[in-house]
Amino acid sequence: MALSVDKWVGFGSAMAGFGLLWSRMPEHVHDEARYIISSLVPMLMSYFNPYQQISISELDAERFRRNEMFDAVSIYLRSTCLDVASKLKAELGNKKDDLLISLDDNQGVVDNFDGARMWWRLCPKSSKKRGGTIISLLPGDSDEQPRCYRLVFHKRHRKLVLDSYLPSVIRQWRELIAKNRQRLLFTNYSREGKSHWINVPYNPPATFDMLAMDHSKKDEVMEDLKAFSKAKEYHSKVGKAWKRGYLLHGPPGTGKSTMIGAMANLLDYDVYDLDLTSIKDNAELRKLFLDTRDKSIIVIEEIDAIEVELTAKRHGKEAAEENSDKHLVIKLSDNNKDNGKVTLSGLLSFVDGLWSACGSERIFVFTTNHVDRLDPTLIRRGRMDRHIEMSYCRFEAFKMLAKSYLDITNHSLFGEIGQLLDEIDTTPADLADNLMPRGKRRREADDCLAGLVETLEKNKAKMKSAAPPMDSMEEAKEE
Ligand SMILES: Nc1ncnc2c1ncn2[C@@H]1O[C@H](COP(=O)(O)OP(=O)(O)OP(=O)(O)O)[C@@H](O)[C@H]1O
Repeated sequence: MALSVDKWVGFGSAMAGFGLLWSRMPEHVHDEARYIISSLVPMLMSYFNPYQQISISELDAERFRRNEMFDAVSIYLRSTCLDVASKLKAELGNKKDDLLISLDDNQGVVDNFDGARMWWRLCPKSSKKRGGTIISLLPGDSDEQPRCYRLVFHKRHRKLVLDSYLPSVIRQWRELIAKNRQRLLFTNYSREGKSHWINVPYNPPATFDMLAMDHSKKDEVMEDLKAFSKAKEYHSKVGKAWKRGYLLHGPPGTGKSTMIGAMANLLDYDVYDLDLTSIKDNAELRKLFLDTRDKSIIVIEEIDAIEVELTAKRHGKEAAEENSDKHLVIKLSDNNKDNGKVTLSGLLSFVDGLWSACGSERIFVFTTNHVDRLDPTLIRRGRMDRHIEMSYCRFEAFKMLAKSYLDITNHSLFGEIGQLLDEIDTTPADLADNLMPRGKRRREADDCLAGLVETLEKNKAKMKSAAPPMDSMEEAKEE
């Protein structure tokens, strides 16, 4: 619509009058007017703008954990609209030679859903800092805005987007990850004072079938694990977080790590191998925990290597009487004094405090060679629901090893071996070592078992010569 000359002249005079009025106004009125104009402009713009926008950031609002919706969109776009994009990125995925193509920064694509057009764009990381220095007291806050997807659509499709389109993105993402799931092994590392997880594909060879241990104990563990994985409703009914704790204890080489692999195989869970020595403090421990996925086993190996130091924090005698509050510190035994800032209470809240209820279907596994050295608080029932003793190999467990390694269920030397295993404590790791093929040639069962008998006889002789003679023991007892 073109304006007539008269109207332009009128508009010009009105603007000149407004300019004169503005110059005569006191300064504080200017500020207020500026404030009103600056708040009105976006409102007016959004009123006239027929489009709406939704941002999906890579990290959640507190920058504490990854926003899964971002992953959902990445995977959805990868599977539906990459054909039309000109700028793409290529990476190697977790599966061998699996090429992952995704949108490059600032690349936009269009998707159609029920006749509505959706414009997607991947916005790169950007700096929040403009001008002066910002000092933030919020945990995890930084000057960097994380990457985000921006979805733009017409206002009239708002209901369609919120009620159907985005839920369908989530649904397709869940279906795809269920189909292409690759089990992962995570471990934590520290960079610039912050802890992160890194992962590798995880396909442990161990299964419960090949695990040499008491049959009934093994069946019990398997039943327990299967029941746990199906107990979602039970946990919500009784108001318990859906998690379970296992303490695996026993001498080195009795199969504690092997059992973790077998658990992961049985349940198809990821494994998080938590290295406490590289964690700065409890807040970092919590952050790592929040970054773990559901359906996972969180492992702390050799927890006995963590020396639990109990120091009563007392301010004078009276305070001690009034306040029996104890300050527990886990001092990590790597002699690096600057590291050990994770406290026992931090670890306990990780395992079964308030924070442990975030997420579900998680199994905590602690392993130790010295169960007697652990603080009872850490492993009490309810926290570590099952204590499983992995013990030396006796005849029954040996038969399982012979089946896995030599494919035999009986042999003329079995009787002798069984007797020797009753007399000397031998770990499954030692036995497995004797049953392994040497060199290129696969050894016959006869050779292997004869060699094993020889080794066990030698160990028996060594054990006898190391033990004090009976007479001196009797004397010592009498004294
Ligand atoms: N119970 C078992 N059944 C089958 N194989 C076993 C068993 N225990 C040990 N082995 C064999 O011994 C090797 C070492 O065992 P593993 O690392 O699981 O023992 P561990 O108890 O975790 O030892 P450590 O306390 O030193 O970490 C395994 O790779 C496996 O081949």
